[in-house]
Amino acid sequence: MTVNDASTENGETPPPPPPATITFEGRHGKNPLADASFGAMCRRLPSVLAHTARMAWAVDRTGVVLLLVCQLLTGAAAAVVLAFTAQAMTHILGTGMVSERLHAALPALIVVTVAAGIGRISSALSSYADGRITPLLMTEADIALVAAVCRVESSAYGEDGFADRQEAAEVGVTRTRMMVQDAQRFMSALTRMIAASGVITALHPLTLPLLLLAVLPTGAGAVLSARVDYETHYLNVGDRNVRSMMRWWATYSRYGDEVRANGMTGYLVYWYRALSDRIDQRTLTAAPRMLRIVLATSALGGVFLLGTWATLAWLATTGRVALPVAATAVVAVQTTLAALSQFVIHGAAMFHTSLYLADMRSFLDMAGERAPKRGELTIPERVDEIRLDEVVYQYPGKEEPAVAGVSLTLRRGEILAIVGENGSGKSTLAKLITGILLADKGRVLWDSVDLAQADPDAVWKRTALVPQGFACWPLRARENITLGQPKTFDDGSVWDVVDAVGMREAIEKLPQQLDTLLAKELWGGAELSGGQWQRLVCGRALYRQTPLLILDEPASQMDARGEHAIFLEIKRIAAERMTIVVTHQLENTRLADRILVMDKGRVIEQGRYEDLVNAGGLFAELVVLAQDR
Ligand SMILES: Nc1ncnc2c1ncn2[C@@H]1O[C@H](COP(=O)(O)OP(=O)(O)OP(=O)(O)O)[C@@H](O)[C@H]1O
Repeated sequence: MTVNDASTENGETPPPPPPATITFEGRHGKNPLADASFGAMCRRLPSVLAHTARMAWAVDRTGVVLLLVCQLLTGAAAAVVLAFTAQAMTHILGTGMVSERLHAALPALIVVTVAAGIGRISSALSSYADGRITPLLMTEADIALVAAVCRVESSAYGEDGFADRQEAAEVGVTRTRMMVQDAQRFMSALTRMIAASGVITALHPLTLPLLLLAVLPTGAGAVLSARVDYETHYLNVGDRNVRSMMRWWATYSRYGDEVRANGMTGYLVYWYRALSDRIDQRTLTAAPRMLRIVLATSALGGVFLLGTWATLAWLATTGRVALPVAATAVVAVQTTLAALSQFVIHGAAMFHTSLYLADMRSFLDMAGERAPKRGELTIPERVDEIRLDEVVYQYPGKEEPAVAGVSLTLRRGEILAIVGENGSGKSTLAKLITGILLADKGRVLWDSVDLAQADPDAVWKRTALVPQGFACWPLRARENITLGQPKTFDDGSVWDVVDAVGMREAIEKLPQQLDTLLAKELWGGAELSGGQWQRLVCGRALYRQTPLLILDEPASQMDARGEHAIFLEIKRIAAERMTIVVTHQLENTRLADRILVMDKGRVIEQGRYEDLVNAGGLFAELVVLAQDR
């Protein structure tokens, strides 16, 4: 393997490590096909199909009705074409003058022409209906997925298999595009088959079962291939998930500088290729299995087909069917065979697509189960106190709790600073206070309302959070402050917070001021500096004017003037709310009425700045370390 990576230019350094092998275990790591029998999978199909039908009905009733009517018309037209072709053939191949025979066949031929025309028109209209329904259906499925993920409890993100099931569901969304087409083709083949089988049975009762035998192996082959394809897809879900995540990170312009200046390009491309090779390898391993299935089922189908033709020949030569009837039978057999093949192939295609749709459905169910079910209690506009009683929280899969029994009371007007070493549980505590996470043990009470029983949207209406890793939304500057929840019809209150965070000059210099898109990747977009972004993010928290304001490392990228402005503003507005500042800048904790010092998920010290410095504990030690440079 050749890798143009700076780290390998010197032959003594180790080669770049390959992507981690990710194995998935637990309930969601299992291929549903491995668990369920074939029969069980087939029994699942109707509910998946019914769900798609309901979705299609919801997005475009006219389209669905048009599709159904056209399908019926196509089927009926096919039946008429076949029946009247048989009739015309009987006349044409009968006895008498050619002109007389043609004359006798003419009415039937006219009916065939008209019916064929109707069939074509209704088939074109079904494609039109499919073209109408499919994009809407895909959009609905896509939105349902996005909405479901946005609504789950935050703890679900860390749950085993959640991200992979989401990846599988994304494939389900794209496969939705094929579902209407598959269903439409299946239905049309079904109606044609029913029509043709009536005619063919009338010729001789033996022909239909024989034809069925001839096409069934093809259908079975298509279903078996679908299973193999799906199994491969399933094995690749985890790797594909990681690959698409990495693709975004590697190509996102915001990380471009870091990738280049740290010489990471070679490794990223190598890594991407290595993971893609692994995925391809699994797919290629399945190819010979697929070939074996197709060869075996085609051979079997061929044998049965030969049997059908031999039987027909035998029926004709032994006089069991008249010669004109036998000639008609050739046309009927061809038509029925085509309809039957389409029927089994599209049936198998529907089975195939529905496996992916079932993944989408099961993820939506999983997300639905993880949607907050906390209660209906609301939070008043004014909150006087937040109380934590022995609150414990442990992240899924972790051995130690991140917050291990914290009790505290926060009163309106108070500024609380939370400090502590990395990983001591500060951000987790902030998430528990806002109800982003619910305590495993203990309670968080806003006045008398237990967050476990409150409607989360009602709580988050009263919170403003500047998280450590904040989002730089590719929205206009205005929406980056209002977050799409404007308080007034004019920009007055937006400019107020812009002033408060010292961003007026920077915003006025943007090409369209508050209307400027803050994404340099987008046409007409502009970019802010790291510190300017952080000022803006503080501005959005101030704009919300909520009873609880939490700032997690709000000034880590700001210059001294920005930091000064933010803390002045925090103090100015502190009287009407509860303010929590999480910070490693211990000097900034001087403004706090109380400082909590956390260690291993517990509060080990609390008090004012001077008290803690004099107490000689962890806080005092951290202050000394901060000054000892
Ligand atoms: N989403 C998560 N899933 C699993 N574990 C997590 C998650 N977030 C944090 N942790 C773990 O919980 C513990 C506390 O993390 P937390 O982010 O609350 O610390 P912190 O005090 O805010 O740290 P820092 O000063 O580095 O911001 C750490 O051991 C961390 O590894």
